[in-house]
Amino acid sequence: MGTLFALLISLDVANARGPGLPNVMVLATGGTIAGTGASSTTVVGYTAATVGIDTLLNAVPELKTVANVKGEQVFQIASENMNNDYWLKLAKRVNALLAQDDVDGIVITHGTDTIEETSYFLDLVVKSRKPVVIVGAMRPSTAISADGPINLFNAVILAGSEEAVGKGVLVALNDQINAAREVTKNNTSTADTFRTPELGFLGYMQGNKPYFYRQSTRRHTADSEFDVSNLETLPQVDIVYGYANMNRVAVDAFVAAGAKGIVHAGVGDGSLARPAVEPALDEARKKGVVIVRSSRVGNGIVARNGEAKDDEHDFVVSDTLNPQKARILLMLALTKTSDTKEIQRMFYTY
Ligand SMILES: NC(=O)C[C@H](N)C(=O)O
Repeated sequence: MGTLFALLISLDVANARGPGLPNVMVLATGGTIAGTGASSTTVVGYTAATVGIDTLLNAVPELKTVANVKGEQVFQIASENMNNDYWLKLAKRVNALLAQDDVDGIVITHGTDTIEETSYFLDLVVKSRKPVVIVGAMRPSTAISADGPINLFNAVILAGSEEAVGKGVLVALNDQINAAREVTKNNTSTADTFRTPELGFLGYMQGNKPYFYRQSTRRHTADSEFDVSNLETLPQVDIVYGYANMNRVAVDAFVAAGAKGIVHAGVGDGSLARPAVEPALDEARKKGVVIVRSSRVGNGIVARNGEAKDDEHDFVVSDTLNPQKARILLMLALTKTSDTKEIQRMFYTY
């Protein structure tokens, strides 16, 4: 019965891609999905990034029924330690693999803390319409009801599916499919932490199949103008968080440390504290630092020439990107231009 069920699953998926199972590459990078705890009841206070790709794949023998899966350990970190160097390494590996005819899709296992950033970075620099799915877990691999195995199983199905082709980088956990541009971690510890607030999930995984209901209208992957193939570093861009009683210390410190861009996570509609912060950002701008006004609110469009007169100050607005995603787009924008009109166009395009 189990074998028949497995055969039916495999036929179902195989039909979607022509003869044979899809070839899916799983790239492991660490995180809680590869974490271990002291006991099966340890769901906080565990150690992330302790088990390797082979253990992850062996924990889900059902993968064989839905795809020809190969694995590779790209690096092994808790994702709070993610940085630009790891991103460049990962993006180059993803692009090299997707250029191969024998790779139909890629799954990246990743810590959840910075999934929203890695996914958006890849959404902007992957040069392929083939599916790229990022997956993680909120419970370590040793926990009761660990969410990693089912999330990985669904991610492999999604990465091998025709439905996911051309949809941009996808984040799939907890049976829910999100677009890289909008997804954000929404809860410190629950399994349903990934949300696309207000705009909504792209779709669901159910019964070993993806179901899509919407897709992003923004440019991504094969249609993106950004290219990291010849880059060894990315420009320094930092985030300044807005709050009541704010001072200019952080802005000045980032400028002194060599920031090429600053994202201001302003209050409300990206508002800047006057007189403390606005003059500091004006001075930074005069030194050539590009300033992007984003918002700490989490939803909505930061209005150009709304609260702050962006034309006068020569600032850029982040549109709906949250500060951590705006930082990524600004870094990539600065690899191409320092013209603020061009950068503003990019923020309305991606
Ligand atoms: N759930 C997780 O994966 C959290 C972990 N700190 C990480 O991002 O690597």
